[in-house]
Amino acid sequence: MIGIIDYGMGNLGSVTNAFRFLELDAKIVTRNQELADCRALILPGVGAFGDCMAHLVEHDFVDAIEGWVQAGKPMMGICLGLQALFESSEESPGVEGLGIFAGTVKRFDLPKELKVPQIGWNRMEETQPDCPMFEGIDNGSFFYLVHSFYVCPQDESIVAGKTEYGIEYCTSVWKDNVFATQFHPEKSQAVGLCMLKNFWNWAEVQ
Ligand SMILES: NC(=O)CC[C@H](N)C(=O)O
Repeated sequence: MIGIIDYGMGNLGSVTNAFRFLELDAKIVTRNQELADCRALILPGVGAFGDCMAHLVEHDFVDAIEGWVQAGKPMMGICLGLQALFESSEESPGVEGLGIFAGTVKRFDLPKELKVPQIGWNRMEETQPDCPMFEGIDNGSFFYLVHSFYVCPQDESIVAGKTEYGIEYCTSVWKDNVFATQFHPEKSQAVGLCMLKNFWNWAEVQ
C-alpha cells in the first residue's frame, strides 16, 4: 500500500482520487507509526515552504521521512513535497528543509511578461530518460504546475526532468529510492496518471 502523508498541507484529495481512479491501494497516513504498513510514500504539498516544514515537525514526520529515505524505501515528492526535500528555500529564509538533497529553492526572477506564479501546463524534457517514472511518457509531454519557486540541486546528476519558463530549470529529480516532481501528476491527466502508476510499479520491486 502507498501512504500519502497528511501533515495538514497536502493536496490530499486529488492525490488520493488519482490512485483510486487507478484502482491502486493508497491511504492517507496521519501518524508516523502508520508508515510501517506502507510499501511506498507520497509527500504531497501545496503552500509555503516554512509552513510545510513547521507542519512536518508538528506532526512528527521529519525523522520518520528521513529514516524512510535512509532505509532505501521508495518515496515520491510532489510540488512543495519536492521543494521540502532540499536544504532551504528563498520562500522562507532561515527555515531548514529536510536536506535529503543538497541545494536550495529559488524564486523565479523573470521578465514581467512572464507571470509568477507559473500556473498551467508546461513541457518536461526528460534528462534521465531511463527513469522508471517516465515509462510510456513521451519526452516533452505537458504536465500541470502551479509554482513561484524552483529547486536548484547542487548535484545536477539527480535532475531527471527540465522545463523552460524564461529560464531552463529542474522540474523532476530522481536518485536511488527518491523521485520528486514540481508538477502535479494528479492534475496532469493521462501522463500524470501514468507517472503515478509507474511510481506504484517501481515501488513494488524496490
Ligand atoms: N503550489 C505550491 O504550493 C507551490 C509551492 C511553493 N509555494 C511555490 O510557490 O513554488
